[in-house]
Amino acid sequence: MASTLADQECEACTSADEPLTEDEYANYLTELDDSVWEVVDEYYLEGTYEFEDFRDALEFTYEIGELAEEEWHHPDIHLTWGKVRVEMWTHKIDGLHKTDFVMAARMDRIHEEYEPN
Ligand SMILES: C[C@H](O)[C@H](O)[C@H]1CNC2=NC(N)=NC(=O)C2=N1
Repeated sequence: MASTLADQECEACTSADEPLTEDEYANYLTELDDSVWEVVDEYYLEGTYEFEDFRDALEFTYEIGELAEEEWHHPDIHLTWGKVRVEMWTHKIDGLHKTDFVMAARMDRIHEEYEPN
């Protein structure tokens, strides 16, 4: 079975890459938590995660920030009480790349640690 997105490496994106079209990213989108993620204007991924309180949202923010540094692929992150909104796209190509979906899948996996038992 093909490995899931979250198990795949982030491909180095170059400015030569073309942004993914809706047909090209449709399958990747099915691997993301559909209660969290949507594609906006076929341009960027927007995800909203909910938490018990501010402290959990803050710790999640730090974890995904560390992920971004490790993968050198950075989201916009908006932190509020009990909620974190993430916007993910590839600046170099001004659109969506497979790497954006790998990152989103990794964030879903991190969020599993915060889901109430
Ligand atoms: C200057 C730096 O190498 C670039 O901004 C890197 C780092 N993080 C990045 N993050 C995102 N989301 N897209 C990029 O194209 C990107 N490129």
